[in-house]
Amino acid sequence: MSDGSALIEFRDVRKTFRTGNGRDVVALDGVDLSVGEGEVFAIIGYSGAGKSTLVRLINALEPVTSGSVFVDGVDLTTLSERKLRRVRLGIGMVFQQFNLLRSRTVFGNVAYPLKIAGWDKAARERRVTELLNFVGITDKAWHYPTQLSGGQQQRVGIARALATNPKILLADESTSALDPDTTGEVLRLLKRVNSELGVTIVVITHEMEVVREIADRVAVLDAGKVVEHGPVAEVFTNPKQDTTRRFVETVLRDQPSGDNLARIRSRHSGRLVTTRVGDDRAIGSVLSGALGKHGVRFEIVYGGISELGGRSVGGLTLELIGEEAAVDALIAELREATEVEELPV
Ligand SMILES: Nc1ncnc2c1ncn2[C@@H]1O[C@H](COP(=O)(O)OP(=O)(O)OP(=O)(O)O)[C@@H](O)[C@H]1O
Repeated sequence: MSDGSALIEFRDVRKTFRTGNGRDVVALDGVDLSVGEGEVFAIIGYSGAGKSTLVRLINALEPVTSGSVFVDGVDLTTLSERKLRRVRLGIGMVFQQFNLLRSRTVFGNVAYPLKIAGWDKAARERRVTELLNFVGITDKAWHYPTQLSGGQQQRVGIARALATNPKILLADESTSALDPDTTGEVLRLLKRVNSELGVTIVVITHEMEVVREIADRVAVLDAGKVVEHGPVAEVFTNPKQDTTRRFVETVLRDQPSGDNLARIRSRHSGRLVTTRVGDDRAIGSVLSGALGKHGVRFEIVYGGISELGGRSVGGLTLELIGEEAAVDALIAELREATEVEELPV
């Protein structure tokens, strides 16, 4: 978790690319962002939103068009190439397609950055052994990448990225090529990298599940702009932008729509309301008290509760059956405890 000081900071960053036909494409448009030391920060957005560009600016693989990028208090936009190389040594990177060297063993892949950094043989062996042990792949040390599963290859990718003890790990769609079970394993490993080694992690993803699993804070990127950012639970329990809402809907199926709603309607003739539920909303007790008082019955027809940023959030859709006025009174009472939305007939 963050101790509050910024390790990475974007100040009014703009990045445009000149395309072949002479047009400028705006990849990032006035981005202000701050990643605290020791946190797991997720950047979520659809394809083309600017996520990879943002990551490439953190390790200065691309120059900004305007604005500043600070890493550990140093403005990268003012540094010479030689000094940038030193900054990059403190930043590890994990890729979607793992990018391992096929001609080298697992051991050789993890040792490679150490060799480049000039570590002697004995120190390299000690460090690689330690890293393979940490990522749980010691038994595959002498295997080649093609002999490994995707999850195992990504473990090697993570070990390699950590080899030179970076303070920052950038994970660009690091689980997008993996199945859901393996994704879970890799995310748990990244979490350990953060909590046990104290490495600050920036995760780039288009998958809400990834944000939910590991991030402390999240920024939602849309067409080169940060449209929302903050603690995961806060951003996703109270999304203000359509893009954010669409991401939330991928994990919180809390309100029926389209065919789902039509199917429910065909079976339930009463009024339908969706109520938000969460740790801080005592819906159960309000419901049990109010239902008896107003003489209204209910059926739960749709909903789900998920864990998000360490909190329970979700929604339940109820069919309310009773006198019109009694149902109105019940809805009014529920609204004092939570958000309630009546679904259109
Ligand atoms: N080298 C480049 N030359 C021209 N345009 C580029 C270049 N790199 C990125 N872009 C453009 O900048 C915008 C942002 O691209 P970027 O790859 O950062 O988005 P992304 O959110 O990472 O997308 P994806 O998830 O598909 O990788 C896009 O419109 C893209 O076409």
